Amino acid sequence: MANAYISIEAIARRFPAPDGNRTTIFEDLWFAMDRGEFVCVIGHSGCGKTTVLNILAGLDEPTEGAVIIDGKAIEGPSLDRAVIFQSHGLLPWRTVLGNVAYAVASKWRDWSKAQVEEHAKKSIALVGLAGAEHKKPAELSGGMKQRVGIARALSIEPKIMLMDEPFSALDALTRGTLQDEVRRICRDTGQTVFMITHDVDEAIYLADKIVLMTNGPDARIAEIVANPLPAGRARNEVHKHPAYYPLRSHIIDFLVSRSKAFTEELAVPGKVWNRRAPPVVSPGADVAPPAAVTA
Ligand SMILES: Nc1ncnc2c1ncn2[C@@H]1O[C@H](COP(=O)(O)OP(=O)(O)OP(=O)(O)O)[C@@H](O)[C@H]1O
Repeated sequence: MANAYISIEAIARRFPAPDGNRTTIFEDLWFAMDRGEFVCVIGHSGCGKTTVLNILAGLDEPTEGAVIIDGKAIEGPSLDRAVIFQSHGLLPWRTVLGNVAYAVASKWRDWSKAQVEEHAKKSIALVGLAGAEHKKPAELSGGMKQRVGIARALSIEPKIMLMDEPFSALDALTRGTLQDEVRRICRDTGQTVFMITHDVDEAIYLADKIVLMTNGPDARIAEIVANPLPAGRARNEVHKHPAYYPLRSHIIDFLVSRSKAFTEELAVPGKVWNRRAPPVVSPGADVAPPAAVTA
């Protein structure tokens, strides 16, 4: 996958099975991402999404294959890659500022306390938490805690953001606001993002590409959906775009029936499946958008 910023090359992950053999979660998985691309991964529970994310984060190692980032194979975690999980994982005894400053100080070890705090405050302001710097996590709502987690991730100025269902524990209103903020920040800062979600509308709103994974074990990338919606899409315009419903139906149909049927399709004798180049589709791309929602 020449010239890709992130190149997942033939990775496999196998775990010991109770019968003494090994279960293959996935194998020979290939995927490439460009710099600045926002990718969402969708697939049923257990297909291996978090395992792929952990490998990208350097928190887990593939049993086979490699992940190359900017020309170098991953060897463990790096401050170039920030991870945001569903649960924020804040240090409860530290304030908002203390939590973010801790990350800043671990990246820029020679900075003075004043420099660290000034930088941390900028990230806190970016996620709309200016004024809450001295609160402890217990004094914050779930949405505010998740904002602190995002501020902490952004504060180290990562090249890549890895997000595992970052908004799934939030109420719909807070989730929408945070999606808007993450989208704005990622576009402004040119972040490369790999995000796992179970929320089809979230993927449609945020992603440039949506990776559809089949059910595990031996999950594979069934399709890569190139989002046909304009890059400058606005939340309240997305559902008015003529490509929205074809796109949404395609993904839901995959989740409801095709992800399972896929295994049977692949079992058909003579069926050839190129794991290295899964089909790229763009449902609804052929429908002309009305002038009002064109980017
Ligand atoms: N350390 C481990 N040992 C054994 N099996 C594991 C281990 N980690 C993950 N698995 C198995 O690998 C499979 C994929 O897990 P993973 O968490 O990556 O799935 P997922 O697609 O992210 O699921 P979900 O959507 O529920 O978070 C699951 O069957 C899980 O039980």
